[in-house]
Amino acid sequence: MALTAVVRIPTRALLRPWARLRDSALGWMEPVGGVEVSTQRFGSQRVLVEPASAAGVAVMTFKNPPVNSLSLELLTELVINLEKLENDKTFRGVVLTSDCPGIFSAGLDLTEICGRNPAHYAEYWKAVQEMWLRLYLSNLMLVAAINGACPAGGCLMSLTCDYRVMADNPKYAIGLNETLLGIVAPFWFKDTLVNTIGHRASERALQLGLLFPPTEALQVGMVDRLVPEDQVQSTALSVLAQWMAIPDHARQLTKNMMRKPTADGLLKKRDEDIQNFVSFISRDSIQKSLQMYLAKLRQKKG
Ligand SMILES: CCCCCCCC/C=C\C/C=C/C(=O)SCCNC(=O)CCNC(=O)[C@H](O)C(C)(C)COP(=O)(O)OP(=O)(O)OC[C@H]1O[C@@H](n2cnc3c(N)ncnc32)[C@H](O)[C@@H]1OP(=O)(O)O
Repeated sequence: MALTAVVRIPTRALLRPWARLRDSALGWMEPVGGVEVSTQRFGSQRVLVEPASAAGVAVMTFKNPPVNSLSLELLTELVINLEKLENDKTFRGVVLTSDCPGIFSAGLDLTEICGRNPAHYAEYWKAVQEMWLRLYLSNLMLVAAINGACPAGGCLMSLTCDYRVMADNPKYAIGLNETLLGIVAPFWFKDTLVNTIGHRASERALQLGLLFPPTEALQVGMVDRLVPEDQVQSTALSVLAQWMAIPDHARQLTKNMMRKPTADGLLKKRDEDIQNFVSFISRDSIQKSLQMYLAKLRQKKG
């Protein structure tokens, strides 16, 4: 159902975005003359985008059951919806979360990198790169509301955000566990982790393919805050409200200064990275490892 209501917020708040928080804290919510803010819900089959009650904020929910694996379709829809939000200048912050109970995202869709042909691997890897580049360099404030398991590519996606709130449930774990599958986290996955938790902790985590339960993830700095499961999204929204108090231009330039050198590492050699991925993933030994891992996942139920 599309909501087409339009809320007006005062132009002064748009010119001084950090004033919005203060104004709304003072109880200012009356629609007055100014710039139109669309409250239209949009999205696609696997990605739902809903404006939050706070002006300038949207919640992007992934709904690719059963485990929100990052299929080619989900990656494509994610990038399209992110671009829509970025082009609509009324949005300043986005919460990323999941509609799959107990799972934020199971990471890359193993059926996309197992038993396919080189052209498919290349197309898929380009989409993975695109997702990372768009999220990592987004001008929007991104907060991950991690409401479930968050391995590998799911962890990478959350690491592109500016802040991570995770459900404090010991059943859930987060980390780059690629080595457990017999594969290697690419250098830009590694760089994203190093930028978040530092070199030594990353080296250990990557070599061992560690999946951290919430308390350990908080200790190592992989997530920023733990809250009860039913408060993950509301906490993410209140974190965004605090970040919104910072003038956009200063925050965006700072984010870019911190992240661009890392992103440039991939931007300078995207094609080479695709070729490396295709030749690595096409190896018989790697395909065997992936098949065994998938079979184990599937057997778990039987
Ligand atoms: C020399 C250098 C060259 C560089 C080359 C670079 C190469 C690097 C390549 C890639 C990097 C890879 C990144 C990744 O993200 S790989 C994916 C890693 N993901 C995981 O390990 C998670 C696997 N899944 C789980 O652990 C669990 O499913 C869970 C904890 C997420 C959820 O558990 P549960 O609720 O118990 O669900 P099930 O396990 O029963 O799963 C349900 C259903 O979903 C299927 N499934 C699970 N995960 C995936 C997945 N990632 N892709 C596809 N399908 C998945 C699972 O098989 C079940 O299917 P069903 O039996 O048919 O119902």
